[in-house]
Amino acid sequence: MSPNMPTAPTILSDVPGSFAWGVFHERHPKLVRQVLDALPYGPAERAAVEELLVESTGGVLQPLGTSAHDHRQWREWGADLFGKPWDEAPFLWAESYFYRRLLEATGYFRPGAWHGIDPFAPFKNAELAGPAVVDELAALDDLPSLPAKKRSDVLLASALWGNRADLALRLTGPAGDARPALLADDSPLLWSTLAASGSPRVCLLADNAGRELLPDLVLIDHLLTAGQATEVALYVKPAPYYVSDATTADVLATLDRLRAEAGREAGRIGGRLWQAMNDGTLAIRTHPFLCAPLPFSDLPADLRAELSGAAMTIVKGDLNYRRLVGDRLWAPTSPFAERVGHFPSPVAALRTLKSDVIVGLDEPVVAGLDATEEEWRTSGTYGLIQVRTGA
Ligand SMILES: O=P(O)(O)OC[C@@]1(O)O[C@H](CO)[C@@H](O)[C@@H]1O
Repeated sequence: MSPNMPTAPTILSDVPGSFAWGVFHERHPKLVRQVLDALPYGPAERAAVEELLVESTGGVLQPLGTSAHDHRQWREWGADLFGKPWDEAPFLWAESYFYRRLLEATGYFRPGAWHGIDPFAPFKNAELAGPAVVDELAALDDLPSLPAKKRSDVLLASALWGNRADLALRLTGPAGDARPALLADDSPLLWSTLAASGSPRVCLLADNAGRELLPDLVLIDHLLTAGQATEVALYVKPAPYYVSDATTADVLATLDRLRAEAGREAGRIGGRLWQAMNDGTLAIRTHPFLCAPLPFSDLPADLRAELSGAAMTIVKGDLNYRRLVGDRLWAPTSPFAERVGHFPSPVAALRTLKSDVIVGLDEPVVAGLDATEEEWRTSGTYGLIQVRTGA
């Protein structure tokens, strides 16, 4: 960050009772129990997972072993941090490292029986096979009868509220499917920017699999078929992350789920997406930086170059928002466009609020929310669509 950039305190997880503290001390213990219940890991994996929980809730940060393929990369990312208590590291850094270490503990990257086994797959699979998805697929039958503008708005809203379907949030947060109330809605700017662009290439940085990825894919199909995008790049995580984050395997499972609805709109959408992947108008992409513990202001040159050609990059979800604006306690009225000035393309954040970070709100909105008893920043009840145009 340039020395002249305004800044704000980095969020740590060292304050008992804070949201970040609760992630380590309440959410992670529940997650660990669920992971160990969902797959029949052996004694070595179980012990390593339990040790990680103890280390991350009261111990010091231990580096990855030298046999880990990315240990040098993490040594670099955590040069000043290893050997310090977990709660002295930035929350974003420590939480990201927790997920990397969970994969280490379960043997995801090691040669052996658990190599490549997603520890969160049982939860993701259950969601994709569940009744809510059945209803959501059936609802797609109404899409063709909607006027084009209405269809665009409905599908954008679905992609936004799909972000509530977050398996991590459900570990401690409220259940329920009510649509979030929008605290900021720059969607007209999103549509006008795409319309003004000659042959728009759109990038979408995905967040969760299942009930979030499904509406994301339906939105992508709509952008392509309505000519609002001529090409889409869908960025997914290179490895399981933050419980439900989407990987390529999750995209394929979701495509299968759509295509299984033969003779219905869902099936047709799945077929068009498949064809779009075949002819290259839809590309699934990934990059190691998507699982890095760093803000997007530190994008590596190759990823920055890929995104810089986009007419719009749609950034989904809470974690991506934290990385986009910086995981700091900004003034909530701090302008969104300033916070994301570093991003290499026009950018649209679609996010339900599930952590303390927030920027770009109007003062009366903040005052109104602060006057309530609600945990409005973290409850997942509120959403936003914030856009910055111009690169
Ligand atoms: O990125 P997502 O799926 O919208 O949310 C991720 C999340 O559940 O994980 C973090 C806490 O564990 C928070 O950033 C947020 O609450």
